[in-house]
Amino acid sequence: MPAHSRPGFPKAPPPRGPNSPRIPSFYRPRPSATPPLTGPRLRSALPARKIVGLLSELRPQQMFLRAVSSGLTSLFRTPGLAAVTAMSTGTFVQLDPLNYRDGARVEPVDSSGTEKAFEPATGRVIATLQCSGETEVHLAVKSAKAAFEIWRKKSGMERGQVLLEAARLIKEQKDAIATMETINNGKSIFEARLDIDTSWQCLEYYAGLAASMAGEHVQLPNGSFGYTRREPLGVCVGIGAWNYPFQIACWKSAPALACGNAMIFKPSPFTPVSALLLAEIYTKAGAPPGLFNVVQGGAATGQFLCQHRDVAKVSFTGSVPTGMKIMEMSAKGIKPVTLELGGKSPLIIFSDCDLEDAVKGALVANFLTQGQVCCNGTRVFVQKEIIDKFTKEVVKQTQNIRIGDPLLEDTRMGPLINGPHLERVLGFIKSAKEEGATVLYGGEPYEPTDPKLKHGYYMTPCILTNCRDDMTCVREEIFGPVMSILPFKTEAEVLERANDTTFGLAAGVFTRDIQRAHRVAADLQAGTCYINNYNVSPVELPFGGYKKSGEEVGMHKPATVASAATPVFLSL
Ligand SMILES: NC(=O)c1ccc[n+]([C@@H]2O[C@H](COP(=O)([O-])OP(=O)(O)OC[C@H]3O[C@@H](n4cnc5c(N)ncnc54)[C@H](O)[C@@H]3O)[C@@H](O)[C@H]2O)c1
Ligand SMILES: O=CCc1c[nH]cn1
Repeated sequence: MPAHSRPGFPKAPPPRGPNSPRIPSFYRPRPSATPPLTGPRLRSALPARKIVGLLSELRPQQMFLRAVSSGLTSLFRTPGLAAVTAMSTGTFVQLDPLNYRDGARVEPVDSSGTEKAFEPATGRVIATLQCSGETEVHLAVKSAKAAFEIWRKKSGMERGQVLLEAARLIKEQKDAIATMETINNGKSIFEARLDIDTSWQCLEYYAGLAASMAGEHVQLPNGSFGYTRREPLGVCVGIGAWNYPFQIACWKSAPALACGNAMIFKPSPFTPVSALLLAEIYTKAGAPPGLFNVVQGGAATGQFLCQHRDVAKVSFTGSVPTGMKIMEMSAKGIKPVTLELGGKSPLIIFSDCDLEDAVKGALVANFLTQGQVCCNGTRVFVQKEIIDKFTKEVVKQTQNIRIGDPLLEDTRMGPLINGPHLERVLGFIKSAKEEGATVLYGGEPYEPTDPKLKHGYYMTPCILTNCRDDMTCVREEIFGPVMSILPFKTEAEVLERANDTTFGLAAGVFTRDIQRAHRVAADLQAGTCYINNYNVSPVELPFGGYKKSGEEVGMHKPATVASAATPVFLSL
């Protein structure tokens, strides 16, 4: 009987089978008496017992939130974060230190400059962060090394218990964390809540794996035997992008911690706030102080981290140009690196599709998080027979997407991350027009009627037609709400065009022909291929890329998500 179905067994993550596809590469398979064996074999076992008693060791949380609009200063504590959920757009200011070291928020001891973080909905500054200098980075590494010495000696089961408790705390504080994410990132609260769900699911998943990661026993001649051990690497660095701040921090830390490593996480300077909530949660869940440290800053801080001699691995999410620099720095230190980079993914819509679903799929593939999603399917190839019908419907639905205050329940599109990025996206639309594309809808700056949103970074979602494969808007990652529609005739033709890119993060196919769906998915050079859906990222599946979209260990493990559900619908 599987452990989780035993009577009286606490609610636990689902068991994972052997050769689970997301076995993280935060482990060093270490040969003992025999040469290393390849191909990890994991048995499923669940660290499902809840930790009772860890809560008594909690440090008091300190989070100062000032309600600017009312002129009042209030002090709230993070447990429950009740005050945050009650906040409205235009009221939040972060006054607490934004670094986290040895289990507490700290100001960095040295700084390489300051950065301002904004509330994209209003254009207000919500935090000014000190970019950590070399000494602060060194202190963070030192603290993480000390925590690693404690953590690496724990059993997988013990590590899983801490992760499970952290997952429970995230779930408990979901609305508050989502509110914070919306305030700092601009994505709608509707989406932010989905992100927080995938975040705690990620921790639960790795909690489930932690106890079952084991080496191998190898029988040798004449009664001899050898065995391999799986050992953590040490202090790992996570560097994140701004589009999924909390989720990325979880995606990076959960596998690292499950395997026995410590992590120093550097969020994007645009979204410094929510990683601190995760740090506090890990501490509260029983992680030793220093196990998950946060340092703030931009490129310089990132470089100090990557170049530190005591950092064993770098896991990076961000753009291709930065990914190249990270790989170069890591190569110099002979450090393993995981790169999760950008994309320009194709979405292929065959004439036999369920048109209603395909339209929803195209919306979700292009306009989630204001189009600022790495795996978005922005090259929408539509078979000629249905292109007019599809285009008409997709425009109609796009017009219905509610843009505005991201904290309102019925908003589906908030602002872009900041002013320069909005200008960059509008620049792509301008050059698309110059190159001969037609703007069928949107692509303009947008000013919501609410006066407090006047200085926010809003634009209308954009649909381009008359596009050619060689146009800039079709070749380059725009990272904004811009869909390019491209006609095609045959399967062979569209496959060739879809794969004609330097990226390879994701792809999608809409068709009722099941054989074609899997044939096309297999031939698409993409880390993930969605069938009759888009932008669902189950934690059980790998999330990697072909070509410049980045890769884990130099081999392809493409995932196909054949979804039985209909795509999330963005228009109301
Ligand atoms: N594949 C994925 O899973 C995934 C997920 C989210 C975002 N992305 C990609 O991220 C990009 C957008 O994010 P971004 O604008 O934050 O990317 P970015 O490359 O500008 O920055 C990413 C992070 O790297 C840091 N950084 C910048 N220069 C550095 C340097 N020289 N050394 C060390 N660190 C440095 C930044 O401060 C930030 O924390 C898009 O291309 C998007 O597709 C990919
Ligand atoms: O930007 C991409 C990160 C992602 C994709 N799906 C969920 N998160």
